[in-house]
Amino acid sequence: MIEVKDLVRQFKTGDRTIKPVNGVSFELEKGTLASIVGKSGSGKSTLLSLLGALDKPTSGDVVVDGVSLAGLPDGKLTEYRRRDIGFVFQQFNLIPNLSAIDNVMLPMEFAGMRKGARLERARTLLEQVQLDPEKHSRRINRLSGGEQQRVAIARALGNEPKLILADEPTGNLDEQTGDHIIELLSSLSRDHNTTILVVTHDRTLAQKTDRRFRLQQGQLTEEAVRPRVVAGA
Ligand SMILES: Nc1ncnc2c1ncn2[C@@H]1O[C@H](COP(=O)(O)OP(=O)(O)OP(=O)(O)O)[C@@H](O)[C@H]1O
Repeated sequence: MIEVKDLVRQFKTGDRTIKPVNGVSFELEKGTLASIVGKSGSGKSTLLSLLGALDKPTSGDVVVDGVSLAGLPDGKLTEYRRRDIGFVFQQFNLIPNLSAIDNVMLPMEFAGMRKGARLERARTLLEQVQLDPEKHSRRINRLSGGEQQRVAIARALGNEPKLILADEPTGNLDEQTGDHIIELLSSLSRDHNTTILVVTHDRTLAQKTDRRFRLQQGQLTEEAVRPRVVAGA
């Protein structure tokens, strides 16, 4: 469970101060697929960086399974980032000269997993994201955008993170490939019981998430969830 408590991040440039995140609070249950929409510059990436401990808040806290990030020293924050968070970014952040499978294995190596175990797990994950087996050994720069995004998702799942943070995961993809990625994220949140938070401009993607938030003037509001139709009611 992720609890975000009154998070504030301010930036000072010259004599101007802006607060793209200005008192954001929410909770996400395990296994939830959630989305955040908002205008360009509204603070979505800033919020993701705070949740992933890539940046520190001006005030407020993020509590992950009862552990407060505000109370952790830098070394423990690095550990949290490596072990508990999976990042899926638009530019993929994969290493172009390494094969798909080597990219997926890399974070597992950092986490100290043995080679045999790494290889087996990376194969399984690439199968789960449905990357053609003959492409597992292919270099990243010889894969399509959609295939690279699958590899990025497999890599993010490597250490069974508590939370996957995805910044515009469909941003560089055509509509059909984007739809596959949406389905994939949706089934992963169910099957792995992983909490996934997606930042997107893509309305189709946002519509398919369990919970939908909008970031506006530093504040997060939740869009009303359509009432569930109860059979026989
Ligand atoms: N390190 C920084 N120093 C100063 N200002 C910053 C810094 N990082 C972000 N900002 C500002 O904070 C605001 C929010 O930026 P952010 O990147 O979080 O927006 P976003 O919603 O992710 O935008 P986009 O949809 O265009 O990616 C912007 O006005 C940006 O210029």
